[in-house]
Amino acid sequence: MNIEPIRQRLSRFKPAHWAQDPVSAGFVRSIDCQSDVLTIAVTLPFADLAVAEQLNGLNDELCELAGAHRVDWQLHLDVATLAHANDAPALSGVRNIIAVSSGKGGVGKSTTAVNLALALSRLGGRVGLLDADIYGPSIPMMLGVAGERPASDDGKTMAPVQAHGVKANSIGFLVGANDATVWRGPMASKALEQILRETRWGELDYLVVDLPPGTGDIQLTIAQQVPTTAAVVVTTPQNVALADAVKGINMFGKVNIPVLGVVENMSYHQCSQCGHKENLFGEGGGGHLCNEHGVPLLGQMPLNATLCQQMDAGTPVMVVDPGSEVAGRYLDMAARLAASLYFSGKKVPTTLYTRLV
Ligand SMILES: Nc1ncnc2c1ncn2[C@@H]1O[C@H](COP(=O)(O)OP(=O)(O)OP(=O)(O)O)[C@@H](O)[C@H]1O
Repeated sequence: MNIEPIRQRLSRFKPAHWAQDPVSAGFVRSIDCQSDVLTIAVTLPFADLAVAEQLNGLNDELCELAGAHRVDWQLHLDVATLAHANDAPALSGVRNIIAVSSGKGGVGKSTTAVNLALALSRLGGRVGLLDADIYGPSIPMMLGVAGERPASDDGKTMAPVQAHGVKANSIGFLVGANDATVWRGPMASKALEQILRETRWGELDYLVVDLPPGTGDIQLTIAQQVPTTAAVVVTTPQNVALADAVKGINMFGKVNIPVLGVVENMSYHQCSQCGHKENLFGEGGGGHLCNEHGVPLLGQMPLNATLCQQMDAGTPVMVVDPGSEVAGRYLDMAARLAASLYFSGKKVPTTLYTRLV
């Protein structure tokens, strides 16, 4: 069979958030047609299994080109390891680390970190979530596992807590909620180093790290001691928050950690009764900030009472309502994040890189 027309059609397939089509990017492993079945094997180097739906949209056309009756997509993930941005030693088995930060407190950084981690997992990634927010470790509560503790059978390492398919560890599991907030910088970074390196993360494609809010020494130290691949900055649209988000972008710039994008949270309010949208905190702030500083706007999340209630109850929207519009926005954001991490990063051999300890 002449596979050239199939290759050509696939090379015109390019989801908006991909920088390349699957053929030129080398994602198409094989094309074969036997007994009227066109089999196409695709291996993606980033979490984006939602693309299956778009690929299925090509089926009729591809069947016609191949003279086949159906297409059998064999879609696999083998997430690439991208070089991390600092000299911190790699974590065994962990391919990529994404730091989630905010210049200001209370803008929804942890909410974003939790839902992005869950969305990356839903897109096929093996995901871990490290709560490094010493000022308010809220991830155990948000994941509904506040009563659990990481188990340690050897007294040296900890097994992370499993929640909704994600492996989590948090400063909040190990110390009382109010104890860590009074730590000075060196104590906080020592505790973090321990929790980062003594957790048995196993094989992870992405470890999402929820940093403490702010842009001071503690945040800078933590960002440097974690072998970070790239960062995301969360903000709300008010000018005061945006000004602090700029400080966040600059902080990562200082230590050469690429900022993959900005998430504008509580971007607008949508009335649950009539659907009317209102920009309570002004419009376009996140977009302007991104244009000015040359970073992508990863996504905008509405101010949504249900989202807040779900997080407070430990039942994140990505788990209890994965088909909702809000969950769809997190999935979009996660897909964009994973793709841009891959297309903008320097690929390094996974076997060499993540086996160093
Ligand atoms: N888009 C949203 N709509 C409604 N409520 C939200 C939204 N995002 C976050 N919240 C709520 O706002 C509160 C603060 O969110 P969160 O803890 O994620 O912020 P944070 O920036 O991590 O805070 P901190 O500075 O304490 O670490 C939580 O109660 C959360 O449920």
